[in-house]
Amino acid sequence: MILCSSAEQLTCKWLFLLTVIGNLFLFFRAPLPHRMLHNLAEKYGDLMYLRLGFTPCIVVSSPALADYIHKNHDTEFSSRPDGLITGILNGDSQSVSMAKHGDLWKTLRSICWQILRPANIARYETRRMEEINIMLQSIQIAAEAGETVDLSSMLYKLSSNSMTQMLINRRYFTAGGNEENLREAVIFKKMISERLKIASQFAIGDYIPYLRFIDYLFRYNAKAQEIQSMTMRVCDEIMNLEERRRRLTREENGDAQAVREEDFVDDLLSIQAEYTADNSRKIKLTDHQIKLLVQDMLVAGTETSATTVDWAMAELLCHPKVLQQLRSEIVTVVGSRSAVTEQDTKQMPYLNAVVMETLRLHPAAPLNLPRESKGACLFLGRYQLPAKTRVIFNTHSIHRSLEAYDSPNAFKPERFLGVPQANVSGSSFFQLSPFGFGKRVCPGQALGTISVCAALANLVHRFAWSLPCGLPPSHLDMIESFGLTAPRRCPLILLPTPRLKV
Ligand code: HEM
Repeated sequence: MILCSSAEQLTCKWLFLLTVIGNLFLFFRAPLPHRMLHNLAEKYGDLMYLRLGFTPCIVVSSPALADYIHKNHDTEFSSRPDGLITGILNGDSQSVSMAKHGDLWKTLRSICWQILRPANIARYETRRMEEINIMLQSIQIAAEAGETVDLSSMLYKLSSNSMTQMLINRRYFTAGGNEENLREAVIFKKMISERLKIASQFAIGDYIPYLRFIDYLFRYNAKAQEIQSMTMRVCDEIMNLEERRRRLTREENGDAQAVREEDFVDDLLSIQAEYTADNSRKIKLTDHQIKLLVQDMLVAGTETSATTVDWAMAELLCHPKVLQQLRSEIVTVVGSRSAVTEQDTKQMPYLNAVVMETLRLHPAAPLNLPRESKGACLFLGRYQLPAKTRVIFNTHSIHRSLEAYDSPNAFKPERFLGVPQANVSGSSFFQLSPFGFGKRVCPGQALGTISVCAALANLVHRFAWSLPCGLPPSHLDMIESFGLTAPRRCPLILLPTPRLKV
């Protein structure tokens, strides 16, 4: 194992000679790699150097170091590493989330900001609220019948339906709709589950290129290719870009019969038309890139938000006083109304603090997304890091910094009272960076936060919650699992009781 007990030891050359795959074995044995790295950081310091096979890697575990990197190496460390499976699943790393730092990524990224800017997401508030209402109605039915609900699964469906409603003006996770929609729903869900399966495979050749043949023996490349082709076919069928383009042109020409879908894909087609007309732009927006952008937003925006609300509900059950205080705040703002709107949540500082504290203790991406250095660079003024050094930001550790927080393992929303949401923008206040930071910071932060706040406030306002069979909250399993995100490892099965007359 190659570790430094302090930054001073980073260049201990002899350590490089230690076994090639030793550090990788650490990960094989660790179902929760962020916790394993956190334990190592407590022993060896907030900067560690590992060799993952042939890949040099640094692990950053403190807000101070994150701050240092942001100020001194943001551009250098803003690239993403190559990966056999992730590369294929992201259209040869052409998607915004996996593209290397460069002109293509900058263009896609600015398009993402345009789509996800607060003014644009506000246009879709009604659709998001509709989805919350549908969820509340099914909980109400269960509550009146005295039945439990699988809240984790409901939150996943809510998040997924909200995203597809905004992206492609469709919902796939409830019964109903016409025949065509049902068929679409089946292929859509199959595509999502197949992607999740292949994305969780570990390709050893990414770290030890001589062993790439093992990945080929397992046919990871072929399977990923099949699934990516299927994704693109599904996108073709569902989005029907040609038909939409025709409709948009007719609408521009004053045809009142041509009704827009009013969704992100239509927004993207308008941007595409603008880019095509602008001769000064070297990079245009292709249909393929539109599909990858939709794919990216769907993958990045669904599980992250659902997982966060799930954790918040679990923490609130374990902390009844916090739950009570939150409820009082909601009642103060909404009065006798049963629905809490997104606008209402903006007047709820305690709700904001609860969400921030949840994101601190349970960041949806505890190891952030992988980054790598573009070229060789001098780190901390002393250490020469080679090009393509993997940079792991251990958000789980950063959020438990003893310098930044008293009792860092305790759930105490009060610590964030008075801290505005804007602070979590990834350019200051690194002790809380659930959305990553710097140039690569999550562009969906505003949408993610408002969706989480609205879902949580409504769940708390409308129902009282308890564990089934009168079990005390101490029975709740508060350990996460590790995958694309870090949800609780057991589904949240709860008994709702209606609080309001609706
Ligand atoms: C609670 C909700 C969310 C959390 C906790 C979250 C977290 C993150 C994190 C940690 C990253 C990596 C940033 C980095 O490398 O420094 C990221 C990237 C990204 N997120 Fe989010 N996210 C959330 C919601 C969303 C939503 C709703 C969308 C869009 C609909 C979205 C779209 C993206 C995209 C496109 C990237 C890649 C950015 C790039 O590589 O340039 N996220 N997110």
